[in-house]
Amino acid sequence: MAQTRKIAFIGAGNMPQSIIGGMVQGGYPADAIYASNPSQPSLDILKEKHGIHTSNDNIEVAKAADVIVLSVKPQIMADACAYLRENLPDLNQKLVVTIAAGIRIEKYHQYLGNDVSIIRVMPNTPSLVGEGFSGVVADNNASADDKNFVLEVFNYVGKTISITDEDDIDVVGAVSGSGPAYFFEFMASLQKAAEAHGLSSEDARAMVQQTALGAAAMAGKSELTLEELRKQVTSKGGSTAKGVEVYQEANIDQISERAVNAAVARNQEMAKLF
Ligand SMILES: NC(=O)C1=CN([C@@H]2O[C@H](COP(=O)(O)OP(=O)(O)OC[C@H]3O[C@@H](n4cnc5c(N)ncnc54)[C@H](OP(=O)(O)O)[C@@H]3O)[C@@H](O)[C@H]2O)C=CC1
Ligand SMILES: O=C(O)[C@@H]1CCC=N1
Repeated sequence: MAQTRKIAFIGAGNMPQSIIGGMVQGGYPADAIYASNPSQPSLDILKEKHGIHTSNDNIEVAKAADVIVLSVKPQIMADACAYLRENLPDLNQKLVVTIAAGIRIEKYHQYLGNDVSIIRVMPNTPSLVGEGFSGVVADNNASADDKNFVLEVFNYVGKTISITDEDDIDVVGAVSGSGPAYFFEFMASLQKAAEAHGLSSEDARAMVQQTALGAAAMAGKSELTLEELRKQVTSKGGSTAKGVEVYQEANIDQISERAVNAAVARNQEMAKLF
């Protein structure tokens, strides 16, 4: 059980919705969680579903909290930070966590002050169902206790890794941060292929998602490499070999490498832009 500190999410979009949902389901006290957002619908969902404190005023929730989680899009991070800095003279007494892609710790020090403690987290949306994956990197102001607290919070919603080289966060973002989208894309394509053979959309989806879940669960429990697990399914002269051949001919390794490179490059670009 993590220490309970009051946590305020600035921005209540898709990613914080997943994190907050997972935290409350995992037992983090709803009364210690705050969220602010300009529009009301996402706040209403959080209040009704999870019973947390909500507000349209970033400063109101930030004042109430010990930990501020910056959860806005990178494009508006500078403005959101400027507003906090102007209105919270004791910002250096709080811990600032950011889940934004790209923007580097150095930039947050420019936006918020060199004496503010910053921890960057790169989470993903399966946090909502307790199956998230997050990478965590801290600046030199944050204490070991601060970093442990953040790791514990994100352990409520899945698995975590501690990172020391900030550059690696861009890779975490490009693989596990964006990864659910890659898997959904692949799963949707398999579903369409099954439907093209006459299966109902319902059956095709159930089949694909249970197969993905089963494969991930097996990989998680096995000592074998992913390649060895793949070979267990691929009987010599059988049907899987024919299917796998199609992916290999399309050079699936190269496709994944290009996808990850493109996402890493965008993270690096956002670091310069915002
Ligand atoms: N989605 C994902 O899978 C992941 C996202 N992230 C990071 O999480 C962050 C949030 O992403 P995501 O939740 O997907 O984005 P969304 O677009 O879903 O949400 C952004 C939210 O920010 C709100 N907002 C806009 N301006 C302000 C402001 N000035 N103060 C407070 N809130 C504001 C918006 O409110 P309104 O709608 O009213 O404008 C909206 O609810 C991003 O920085 C992203 O890089 C990281 C890992 C994974
Ligand atoms: O697309 C994005 O920029 C964010 C970061 C990782 C997942 N979503």
